[in-house]
Amino acid sequence: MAEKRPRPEDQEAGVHERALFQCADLILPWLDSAELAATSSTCKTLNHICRSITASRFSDAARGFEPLPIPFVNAVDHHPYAYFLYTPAQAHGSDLRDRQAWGSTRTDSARHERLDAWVGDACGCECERCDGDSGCPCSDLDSAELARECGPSCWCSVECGNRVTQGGVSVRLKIVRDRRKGWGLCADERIGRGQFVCEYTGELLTTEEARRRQQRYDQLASGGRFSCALLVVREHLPSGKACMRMNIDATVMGNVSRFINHSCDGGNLSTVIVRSSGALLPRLCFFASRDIQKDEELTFSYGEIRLRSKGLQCFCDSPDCFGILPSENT
Ligand SMILES: C[S@@+](CC[C@H](N)C(=O)[O-])C[C@H]1O[C@@H](n2cnc3c(N)ncnc32)[C@H](O)[C@@H]1O
Repeated sequence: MAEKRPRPEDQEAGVHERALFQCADLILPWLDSAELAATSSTCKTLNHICRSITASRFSDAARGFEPLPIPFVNAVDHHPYAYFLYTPAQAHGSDLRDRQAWGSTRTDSARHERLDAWVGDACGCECERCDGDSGCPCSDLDSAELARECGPSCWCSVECGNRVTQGGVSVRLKIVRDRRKGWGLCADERIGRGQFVCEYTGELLTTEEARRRQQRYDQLASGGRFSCALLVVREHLPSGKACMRMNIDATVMGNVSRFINHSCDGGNLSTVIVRSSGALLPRLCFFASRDIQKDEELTFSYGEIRLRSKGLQCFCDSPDCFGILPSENT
């Protein structure tokens, strides 16, 4: 039987489809969730690619920036994931981006490049021989809320035991959807008391800009369906006076800690201000304040460090619940 030859017009259509596929795989990961949904309905090929991007997005909110994937889990409604820009470290003015590829088939090794560059800046300190087990001259835990780690001015490597908060999120976590609170961060394995969980990263703002944004976020939140993640951290002198204020906004750009919900009983995480030798700015890190079981939600008290003009209804369900989320004016 004679072999059936493809018609020229079919061949041409095949070439177009392959070209479309290649371009789409490069471009579509740059779209946000609404744009991706709109593109998905245009034709079968794009629908197929958009679906694989969506699957990749909900399988890892950290998009390869952390040592372990952090999936979204939703058994309550149709939202597969929350769209935001990921930053594994504090973002300063020049780091700010409008777009970031998320969900492409290419792997992302950006986190490891960043850490290597950071440690490679060593200019010397006394702790070149620290090994973590026998302690480190740079280590100086002043209080439960302030810790010191090796940093850019130390000779030690990323393996140093006094850099526990610098390797990214290395406990298994997942982001679980709740009908009333929206997304929340949960343990996906048992976490021991005192273990490092994650850093709170986002855009570092001036106090003036933080106040301006908070006003806007409060307006948006009063219309419902908007959740902001602007955290104000104050470091206090022994006299009780605030001596340092950091405004970290993870609403648009942050890491998985932007999903940590509030609990009026203080939750199971404690916040620690970590200073690293040679680093200009301190970082805010979360540690387990008690043993945490697999599937338990991770929470902390937004307390006084949250700046809001109006309190939203609180659903923490703790016996101590005040009924509204903490705010500076409530
Ligand atoms: C930092 S975000 C936490 C992640 C958020 N649930 C989401 O879906 O993106 C803070 C927002 O989460 C919600 N939230 C946090 N804790 C809550 C609680 N205990 N009860 C009700 N809503 C809460 C509020 O909308 C709050 O503005």
